[in-house]
Amino acid sequence: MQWDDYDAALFDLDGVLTPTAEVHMRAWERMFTDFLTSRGVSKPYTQADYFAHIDGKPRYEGVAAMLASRDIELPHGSPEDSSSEQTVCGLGNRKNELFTQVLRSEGITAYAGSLALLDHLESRGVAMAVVSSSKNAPEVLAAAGIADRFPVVVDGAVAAQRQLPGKPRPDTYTYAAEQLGVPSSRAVVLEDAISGVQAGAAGDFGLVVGVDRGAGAQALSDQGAEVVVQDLAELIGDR
Ligand SMILES: O=P(O)(O)OC[C@H]1O[C@@H](O)[C@H](O)[C@@H](O)[C@@H]1O
Repeated sequence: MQWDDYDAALFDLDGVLTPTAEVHMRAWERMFTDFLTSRGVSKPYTQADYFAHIDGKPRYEGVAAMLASRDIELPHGSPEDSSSEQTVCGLGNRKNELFTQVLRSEGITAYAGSLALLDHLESRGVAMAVVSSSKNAPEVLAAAGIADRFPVVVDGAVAAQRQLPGKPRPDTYTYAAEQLGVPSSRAVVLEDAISGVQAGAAGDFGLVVGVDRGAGAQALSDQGAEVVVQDLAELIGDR
């Protein structure tokens, strides 16, 4: 990988820097399995549902896409809804309780290969930002001990506050490049989710890297990843 061609790296968080995509996946599975069972829906929730409908999207957009896949209509509700409410927001909030329980009890360690790439880019003076749909991103970064490596973090809360549309739209990535003062064409997007690769491909970024943590190398390149790796350490190069 020739980093000479780029001035910034824009990292997705869950599944790219930390193995938290797994934690999200497990929390979604528990919530949706209980919900679909309680409604007597015959087609159960599977991991394929996560990758197709939820992965990488903002919380309530993931819920809405998953419900649509089963032709279930619920009121949207509001983010203040309790986690027992049968609304899009209520279901999302239930999943979030499960996610934060696991994060707080088990903690999280960043991928070793990702830390190695961060060290490499830091030594080269490449600017770095985190671009995550998750409102939990600051807590995950702190738990992994890597918060101070990123001067710019565009998370779900920043996107909501600035009214930036979430992934698969490119706006959160574009905003992060702007905040770093780097033209998009000199920035690399690194993503493990189909919706995130689509976001990178929809902008005019210098390069979109897919990180295959389960979405599938072919699917990631079909959606616009120009390079696909299994581990970020593969991107450490001389130049
Ligand atoms: O509910 P949160 O933590 O705000 O984040 C929503 C999404 O954040 C993304 O980063 C994850 O890839 C998704 O799996 C998750 O559903």
